[in-house]
Amino acid sequence: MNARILDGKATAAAIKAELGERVAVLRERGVTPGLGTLLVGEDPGSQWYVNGKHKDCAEVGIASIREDLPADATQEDIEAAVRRLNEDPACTGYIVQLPLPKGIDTNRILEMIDPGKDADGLHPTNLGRLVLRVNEEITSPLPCTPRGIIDLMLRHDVDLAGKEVVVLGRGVTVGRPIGLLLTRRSVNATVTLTHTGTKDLESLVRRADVVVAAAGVKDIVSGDMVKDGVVLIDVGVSRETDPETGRSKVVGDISAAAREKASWYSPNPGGVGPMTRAMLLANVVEMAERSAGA
Ligand SMILES: Nc1nc2c(c(=O)[nH]1)N[C@@H](CN(C=O)c1ccc(C(=O)N[C@@H](CCC(=O)O)C(=O)O)cc1)CN2
Repeated sequence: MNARILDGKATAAAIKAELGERVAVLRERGVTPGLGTLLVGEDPGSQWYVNGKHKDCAEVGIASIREDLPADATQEDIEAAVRRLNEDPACTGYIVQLPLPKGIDTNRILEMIDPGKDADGLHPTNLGRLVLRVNEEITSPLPCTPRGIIDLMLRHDVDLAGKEVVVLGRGVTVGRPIGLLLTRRSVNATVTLTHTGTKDLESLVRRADVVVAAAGVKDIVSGDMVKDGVVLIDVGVSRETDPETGRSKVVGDISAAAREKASWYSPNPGGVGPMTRAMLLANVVEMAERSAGA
């Protein structure tokens, strides 16, 4: 089967163009949305992601605010930076780049974010709203990667109603929140969340209409694990050295053999990553529109 590509790069570019127009309207009304980032340490991947977020902001007209702390920043240093961002009137919303260094209480940091400025939708209040408001329109920020995955499929007319979705990985940015979004009445999928303690992953994946692989284990989804026509969303990030260029490259969770059997496939890189970045901008623009009463 020749899988059609869920092109995250092209879709994100279209979304950014739409958002640029909405930001222009806000700016004409004297409102400039601002995105803040809090980065702790020198991890090259995290630095790349944060730099990318600020590049995106410049493209669509959102102002940038940066808090960069060294790898040996203490819990108190990080909490002080969170308080500065909570109080900064130029900051519409912000993110704390994850993962934080070992020894830092990440949950405590996430809980300190002003829920009204939580551009990642990872504060317990915003996750709680997802749990409570199954039928209503959600007017608080949504977690960016899950929102991006669903938007990517819906914009390509992938039908999710009544479909069986198997998610690999129970992390806070993807695995846990995506089940909440996919089971909302407006989407109506049935979700199985799997993890390292799951027994017989193979038989669960084999019956799935859609597989969202966010395990971070290269090729964990093999060809004989999936059925023909499956929709494959590759979220996992592992890094290895490209033998041809000698440079580090991202490799995903989905094997070439599994891709052969798919009806739709979201590549990695070039799929979910760019959508995550676009959804962060969408959250900030929506937050600014709501506070401007637009
Ligand atoms: N606070 C958060 N931290 C993290 C999140 C998040 O949503 N909020 N997600 C990831 C990192 N991430 C955004 O922060 C992110 C990951 C990947 C990409 C991306 O565009 N990737 C490219 C490939 C990049 C490469 O080759 O190295 C792609 O997929 O095409 C953007 C953002 C963890 N932390």
